[in-house]
Amino acid sequence: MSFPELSGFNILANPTGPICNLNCTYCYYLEKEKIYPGTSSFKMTEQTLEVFTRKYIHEQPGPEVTFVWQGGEPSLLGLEYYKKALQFQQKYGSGKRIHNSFQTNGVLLNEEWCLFFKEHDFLIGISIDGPKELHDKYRLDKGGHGTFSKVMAAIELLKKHQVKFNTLTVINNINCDHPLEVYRFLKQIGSQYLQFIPIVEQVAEGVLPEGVVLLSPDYAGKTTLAPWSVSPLKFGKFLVAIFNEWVKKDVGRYFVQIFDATLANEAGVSPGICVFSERCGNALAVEHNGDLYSCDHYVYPEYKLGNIHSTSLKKVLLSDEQRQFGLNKYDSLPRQCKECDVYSYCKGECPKNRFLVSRTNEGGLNYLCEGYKLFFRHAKPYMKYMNNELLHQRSPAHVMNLKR
Ligand SMILES: C[S@@+](CC[C@H](N)C(=O)[O-])C[C@H]1O[C@@H](n2cnc3c(N)ncnc32)[C@H](O)[C@@H]1O
Ligand code: SF4
Ligand code: SF4
Ligand code: SF4
Repeated sequence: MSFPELSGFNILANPTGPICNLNCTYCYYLEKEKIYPGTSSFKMTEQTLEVFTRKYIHEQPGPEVTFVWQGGEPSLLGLEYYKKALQFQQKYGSGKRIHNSFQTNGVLLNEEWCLFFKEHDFLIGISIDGPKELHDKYRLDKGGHGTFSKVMAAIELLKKHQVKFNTLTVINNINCDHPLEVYRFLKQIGSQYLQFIPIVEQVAEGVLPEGVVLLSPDYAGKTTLAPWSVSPLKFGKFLVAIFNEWVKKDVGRYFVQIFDATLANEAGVSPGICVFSERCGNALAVEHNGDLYSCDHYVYPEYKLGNIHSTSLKKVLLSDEQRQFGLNKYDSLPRQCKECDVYSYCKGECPKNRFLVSRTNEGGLNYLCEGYKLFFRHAKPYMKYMNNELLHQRSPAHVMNLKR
């Protein structure tokens, strides 16, 4: 859920802005507070929530609308807030099918939340970075204490109430060395839908005047990698190790987002995730005050497109600026990517991570290139096999019988 899914257009809502009850070392969102100096409340008001709900539903071209609640920590607003959100969804529903996804650190979830999620069929994304020693490395509370036991309690509650959930695991400089430990742990705690998100963050050399540390992808000054970023090769090896276990034992039982996206790209259908699509730009982010940004990973002043109170969403999505943002995903690729043997899977991944110089001496090569090349080349024959099974109306799970 960290990367927007693609269908019609999506808006990822940050109704608490960057406010959170935790202080994860690697978090890219916490410092967004500095974009709004002097703000005393980062809570999206009911008035803004209502305008957002109305426009998001009415302007959606298709019959389905998905609300994705993120932040910051969305549970900080309390249950009543989401009861109100559902009332607005009902009021403006216009016969459309409405879904809700909720991305959380889990710490505040209790019986009441879970009953609510179950009743209203929410899909929960829960952040967990592996077993205790790995999770507690970076996912800390404000006092610097690990949050593992609280997250595990939340997962137990979600299971008890049969709430649908997936896990979101960021791959950093530490847990990247423990692929099977992480994978087996996630399976063991009952996660069937797994997402692995690489951490790639650039830091200014020296703190910028506004006190900002994490950089806009366009920053032209000197940068260094944040120490918690994953190395490209280690990320590739991490994926290969998990893939090898999955392709022998787990196809059809566990769903790993990047594996599914790769198979979809092999089959020539939508990968369902922006980073592995040719174009992007149809997933905006809305902040607490209604400000709209090009994407959740581009909440920087230079990517602000307008405010929900004063513009239509279509106008923003069709603006030259946003259309160009989406087209750039392909257009700004170096030749090395356009001619790459695994381009059809990788698509140059996210533009935010493209800050290397390519073999052809052009800028814009993805920092993770080496890792993706390793993984996609390794997965390719299996993907071809699975796709062939699908084409013949057989189960891709037959790949598990292949002699290796
Ligand atoms: C910003 S959090 C907001 C929702 C909620 N507080 C949570 O932690 O799930 C959304 C997701 O982004 C991930 N994340 C945080 N910092 C990141 C970074 N620098 N790079 C990639 N993902 C990151 C988190 O681990 C989490 O899974
Ligand atoms: S819980 Fe989520 S928003 Fe809060 S600090 Fe951690 S990653 Fe960031
Ligand atoms: S910039 Fe594009 S590819 Fe990257 S996260 Fe945003 S929408 Fe997805
Ligand atoms: S693997 Fe590397 S060269 Fe190939 S498309 Fe991805 S980033 Fe570009």
